[in-house]
Amino acid sequence: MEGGRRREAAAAAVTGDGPAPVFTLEEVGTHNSNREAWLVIHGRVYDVTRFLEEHPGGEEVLLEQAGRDATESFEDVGHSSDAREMLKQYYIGELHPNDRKKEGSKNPSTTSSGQASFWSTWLIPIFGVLVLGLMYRYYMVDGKSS
Ligand code: HEM
Repeated sequence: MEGGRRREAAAAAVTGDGPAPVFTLEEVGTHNSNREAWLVIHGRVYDVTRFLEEHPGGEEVLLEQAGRDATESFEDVGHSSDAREMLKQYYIGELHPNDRKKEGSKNPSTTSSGQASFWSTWLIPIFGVLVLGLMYRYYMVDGKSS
């Protein structure tokens, strides 16, 4: 059976004798029940089926994320280094590079939104203050002369 072969491949990856299997997000998505729950954290695929009942945060949150990229939820909770260490036990392979989220500053959309926030946080308020200053001066001078 295909699942059995994959588990062997995953076991080989964990023991270090073979390349890690690569899964697409679509494949991960088919393991989204309490009979088989896989999730993706930082581009790695984890089979958390046997961890569901043991998770200190409850099985519901894991099932909610099953079959998906759970990186954000995992990080939002601020898991301890113990929790990060536990991940290794459930590792079964890598996420396909095409399905990987861009992490870090290489993402061009981050840079452009960074530029947008520079404009809105600094230049627009400075410009506003300048205009207000000029208007103030204009009206004050105008008021005095009449
Ligand atoms: C294989 C992945 C995961 C592992 C190994 C794991 C492990 C743990 C561990 C050991 C704790 C206890 C506190 C700590 O040491 O940080 C914990 C707490 C928690 N986890 Fe996870 N977790 C995983 C995935 C997730 C995901 C995807 C969510 C989604 C929201 C989640 C939500 C929580 C919550 C809400 C708590 C807090 C429980 C509390 O403070 O009462 N966990 N987890």
